[in-house]
Amino acid sequence: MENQQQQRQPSIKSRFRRVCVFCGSSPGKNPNYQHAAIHLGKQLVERNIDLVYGGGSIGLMGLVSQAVYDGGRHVLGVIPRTLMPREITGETVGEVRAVSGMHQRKAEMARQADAFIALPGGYGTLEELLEVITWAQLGIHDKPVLRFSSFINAKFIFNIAALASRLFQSALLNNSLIKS
Ligand SMILES: CC(C)=CCNc1ncnc2c1ncn2[C@@H]1O[C@H](COP(=O)(O)O)[C@@H](O)[C@H]1O
Repeated sequence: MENQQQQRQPSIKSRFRRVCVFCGSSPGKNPNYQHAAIHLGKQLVERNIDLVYGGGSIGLMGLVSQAVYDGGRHVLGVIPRTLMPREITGETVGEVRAVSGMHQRKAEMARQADAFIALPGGYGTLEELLEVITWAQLGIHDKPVLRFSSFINAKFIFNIAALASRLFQSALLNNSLIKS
């Protein structure tokens, strides 16, 4: 893995060392979301940025973490002990940090990250994203939160609710969620 890292010269320098990615534990029906997760992972690698995320190999979480791991960057999965069994979250790549619960997980992910990025996801993603935005508003941290253009609007709320309830309709989605 070290070799891969040595051979790959980063083309873009970033001031961020480790970014936290929030994203769906399911892949969604729109393949653009899966492409976006892999693309984001590769972009982090290109910029020499490590990943912290919720652990596990399921859904978009699995795709982004695998892409970062395959590119030779460090992957830290922070996962509550209750979610650790493989049948729940799948095989985790990289380093796994077990924590006592969901609150501890969010606090640890936030502590480890220099910035946050949210990809499409369900209720969990929305909850994590809104929390770090709220913490920024309150001055608890001053780390950048990357919101995709029109990411949070009525349509987004509807879309994630639909995804979570497995009524995901790709026709309802638009590319503004994964561009810019
Ligand atoms: C028991 C069960 C259904 C587990 C699913 N397996 C999971 N394993 C790890 N993290 C998860 C899981 N489900 C949700 N999360 C957390 O919630 C976010 C995704 O939730 P969602 O799919 O958007 O809503 C992730 O960023 C992760 O931090």
